[in-house]
Amino acid sequence: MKIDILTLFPEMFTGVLGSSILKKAEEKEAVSYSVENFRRFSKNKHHAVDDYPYGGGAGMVLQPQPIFDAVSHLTEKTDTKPRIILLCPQGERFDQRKAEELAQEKHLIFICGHYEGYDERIREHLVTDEISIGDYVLTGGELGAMVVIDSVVRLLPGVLGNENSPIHDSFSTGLLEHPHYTRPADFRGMKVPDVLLSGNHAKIAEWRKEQSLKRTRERRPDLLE
Ligand SMILES: C[S@@+](CC[C@H](N)C(=O)[O-])C[C@H]1O[C@@H](n2cnc3c(N)ncnc32)[C@H](O)[C@@H]1O
Repeated sequence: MKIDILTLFPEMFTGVLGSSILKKAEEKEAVSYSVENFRRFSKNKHHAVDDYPYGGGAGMVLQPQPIFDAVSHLTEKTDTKPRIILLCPQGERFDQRKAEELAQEKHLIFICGHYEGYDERIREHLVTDEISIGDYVLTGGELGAMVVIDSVVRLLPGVLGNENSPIHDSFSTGLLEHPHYTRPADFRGMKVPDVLLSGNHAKIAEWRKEQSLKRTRERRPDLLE
């Protein structure tokens, strides 16, 4: 998978893309990242990318020209049809189903906004998806893009390895995952459930399924509906 990120703050991505699973995924050639400052596509002599809103009001609005040209630059040499994703609080609420859907794609382009928002023509004529990471307002789309990229890349084949397969994770099964325990079996009087020490794999699987259902019922009954 190829992931292109358009942002005014490329340095924000250095730590996240260069660490942990996202870094390993690139080393395994499951993904390649490019982070581009779309200011470099501005045709304005001061390299401005924003302007005052027509009709007045607070805040600056990102202009269409630098973003349209940056996307053309990313797509002109490829024959893949990328998903062009705009991060915005008014978009479709992101979830595991959407991560699974995006993980099937070959090429994703993320557009990170800032300031008051985007010129509406970007939404209407350029993007294929508008994604919100939740009902709150962030300063910019960068953190949203990182959240989406992390959840998509860990689903790519070979990235997590078999024993860490994401198929058992919360939401992938439609339920929350069961509780986990590790050594010691008795920590300051707090004991690991006997069944997990029993060695009886059928019983362990049954216990995990029950716990998973119980957790989901208690914490996220909406998932059972
Ligand atoms: C300050 S916000 C603009 C909010 C806009 N004025 C509104 O009310 O819808 C600036 C940028 O942050 C990003 N952003 C803010 N909240 C977000 C969210 N919940 N999910 C994804 N991106 C978000 C978007 O890229 C947005 O253009």
